[in-house]
Amino acid sequence: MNTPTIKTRFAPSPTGLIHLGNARTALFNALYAYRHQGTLLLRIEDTDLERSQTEYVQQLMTDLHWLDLNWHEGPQVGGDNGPYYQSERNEIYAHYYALLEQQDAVYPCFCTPSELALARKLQRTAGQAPRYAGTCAYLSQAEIAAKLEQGLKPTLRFRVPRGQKIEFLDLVKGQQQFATDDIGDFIIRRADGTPAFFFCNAIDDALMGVTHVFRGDDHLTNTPRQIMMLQALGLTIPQYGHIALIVGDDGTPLSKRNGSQSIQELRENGWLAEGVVNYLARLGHTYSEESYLSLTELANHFAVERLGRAPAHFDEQQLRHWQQMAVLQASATRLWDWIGQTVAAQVPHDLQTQFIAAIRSNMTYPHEALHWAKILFSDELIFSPEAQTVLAKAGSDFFHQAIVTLATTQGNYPEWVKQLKQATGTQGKNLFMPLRAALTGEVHGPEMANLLPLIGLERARRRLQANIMG
Ligand SMILES: Nc1ncnc2c1ncn2[C@@H]1O[C@H](COP(=O)(O)OP(=O)(O)OP(=O)(O)O)[C@@H](O)[C@H]1O
Repeated sequence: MNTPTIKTRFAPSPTGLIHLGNARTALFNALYAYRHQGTLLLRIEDTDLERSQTEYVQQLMTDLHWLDLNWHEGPQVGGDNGPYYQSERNEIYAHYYALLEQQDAVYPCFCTPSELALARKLQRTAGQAPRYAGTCAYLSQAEIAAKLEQGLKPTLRFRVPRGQKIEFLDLVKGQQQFATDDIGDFIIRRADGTPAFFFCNAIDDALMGVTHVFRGDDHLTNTPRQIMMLQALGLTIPQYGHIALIVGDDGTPLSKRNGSQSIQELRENGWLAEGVVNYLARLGHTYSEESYLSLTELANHFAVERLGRAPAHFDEQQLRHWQQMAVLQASATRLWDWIGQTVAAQVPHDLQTQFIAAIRSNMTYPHEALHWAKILFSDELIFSPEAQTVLAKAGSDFFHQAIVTLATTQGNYPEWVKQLKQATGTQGKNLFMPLRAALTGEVHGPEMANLLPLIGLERARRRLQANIMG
């Protein structure tokens, strides 16, 4: 028997800029699809007409491409199951509403938002879980006609069968069971005619042939509702995996609504996509490989059994760690692309490769490259307070000897410090620090042996000379 090709999907609502939580959902769906040579589908859930914006659609696609999460089916690439924007699928939805109406699985509900709010309040006061009381569940055809006649706009509710259990095996959380008696009849079409999330999300997964849905566990309680609808329509139910949400410092889940740091912001602040992806892949999924992995390697080692159930905390320190790993891994071309033109313009062309090699392990953000380019290639040097202290302590004679030995050793750094040590009798910190401070203005930084050739002998001599008094 042929196993059906695996198809996963990312189905964001374009109601804000995507954040790390959304991106991780996209990543896990991508990794699973890539791992199994399956299909990753992108669907835009733009049914919330008030909050959805075209610019968010464009931006989320830019963000996904930036993360190198490329989909095989969906906007920009097409496919056999479009349209991939839910706002363009109303005719399809109408067909399925009609099928549900034919089976009396749905009914129009004329309750107003304020009536519903009051009912919920009363239920809560009585210590009951708020759910739709079924007020409109058994209106006669005549009653419905009369209300429509008055111009009332009903929602459409799914009639939840009573006394049943909905069970499914969640790929992450294991066996799940929900009693239908705990679920109120729910809205599948809003009063303005737009489809509700439960409905179009489930219908589209089935119609688009999605086999696996990895999503945040904020959707777990939606799943029994979606399963009931798909069952009523005889549509195929995908396998679901609900992953614990990523929470921020305040303990609340990252969300578009609470201004969580967006992927766009991360990019603009100099984070590297490869680092972000390595970090996210390990947030809610364990890898035995602790080193940096390419996207292909991340996919090859991705396994459903390794998805965790505990909430994942966003930890900027960890993100920084993976950023450093990514910087160490990146090709020089990739790094130049990231560092940008301003820095490239400061670094002489023939020294660009050496420059990257020298500063790579001391650089986490692109602005650090600019910092080192200025130190190495401009005539003006700014001295940190620590450097000033070190320089004052070293004294003029030290720098005098440093100039003499620099000339005799001609840029051979180990030989230079050896000769200077002999000439001055200084060693250890007292030998290395004044050189670093005089040549870079700082007391920390990349290996001096790699910096000296970039500074050049003439500039180095001038910098040493500047510390000789009188
Ligand atoms: N904090 C989070 N951690 C992990 N996944 C998340 C988080 N927030 C949302 N997701 C997941 O991202 C996917 C896309 O969700 P959606 O576009 O509805 O974003 P959202 O951030 O939940 O939006 P909103 O803030 O409008 O509720 C869903 O699978 C959702 O479960």
